[in-house]
Amino acid sequence: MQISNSGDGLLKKSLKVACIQISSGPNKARNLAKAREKVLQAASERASLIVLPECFNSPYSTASFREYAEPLSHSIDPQKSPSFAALAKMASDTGTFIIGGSVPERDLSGNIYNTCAVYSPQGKLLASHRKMHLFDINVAGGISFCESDTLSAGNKITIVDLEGYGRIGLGICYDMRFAEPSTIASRQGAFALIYPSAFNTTTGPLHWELLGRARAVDNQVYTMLCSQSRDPASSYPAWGYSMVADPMGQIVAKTEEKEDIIYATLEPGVITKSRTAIPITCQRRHDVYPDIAKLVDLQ
Ligand SMILES: NC(=O)CCC(=O)C(=O)O
Repeated sequence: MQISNSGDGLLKKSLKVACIQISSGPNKARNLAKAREKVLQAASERASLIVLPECFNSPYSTASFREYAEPLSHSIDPQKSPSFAALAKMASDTGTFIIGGSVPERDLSGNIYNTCAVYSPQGKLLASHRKMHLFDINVAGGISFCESDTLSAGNKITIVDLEGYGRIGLGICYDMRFAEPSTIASRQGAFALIYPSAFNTTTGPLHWELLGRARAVDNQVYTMLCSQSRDPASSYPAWGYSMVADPMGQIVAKTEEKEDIIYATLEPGVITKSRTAIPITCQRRHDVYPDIAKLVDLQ
């Protein structure tokens, strides 16, 4: 593929992306098989970056996370880590970048994290993000959920270099509510912010699209929100409505609540065009308030 010279330096060439909206059930092997089938389908449509939803290998329930958790390392043991092994194989079999939704991850001390692993087209683990902001909320008459009952929080902002394309910032679902990490990733040169997710039917209609578009407009980057599909029989029926927004905050791909795959082609130059038209990147008043991107050590 030809590398565009007319790009904005953030995204180096056109990138076809796919968000796979599926739901997961109690059968881990079945969840993995479904994810693989959909990844193969997206790859056959020539997507080069494929995103899965949050907890695609397990039910989204605090009671399940420990049972479905797996260790994560560069050398994968498929017996101990079938979900991470399956992701690596999906990437190498299709030659695509895989943003591996999330999988409950168990560390050596027995802590459990909600973790997104990213694999290269060769099946190499490029990065992992542990959900930094745990989903602990209680909306009267609506949803109550407490991830911190079983999960520990990650403590780093994750920026991943996708060789040949540029950088992405990564968060998981509730992380998208926090503007600071997205600002920091964008100022560090990310062309897209990607959030594997499973919003719910109380906050979904209120905030899902708003947040996806807001993070895009705040930072003048692409955003990709990849949700679980809605399973009315589940203890946690997810919102769905996976979407991709462009740097102007316009929705360029979306679906409704059922299983689906959405596609979008991210184009070089679009970020620069929107930053030139609305030049907030160079109008910031860092003489009045600090540049948060300079306050964080990302190492
Ligand atoms: N899985 C999650 O983090 C859900 C986040 C959510 O629904 C929200 O309202 O935020």
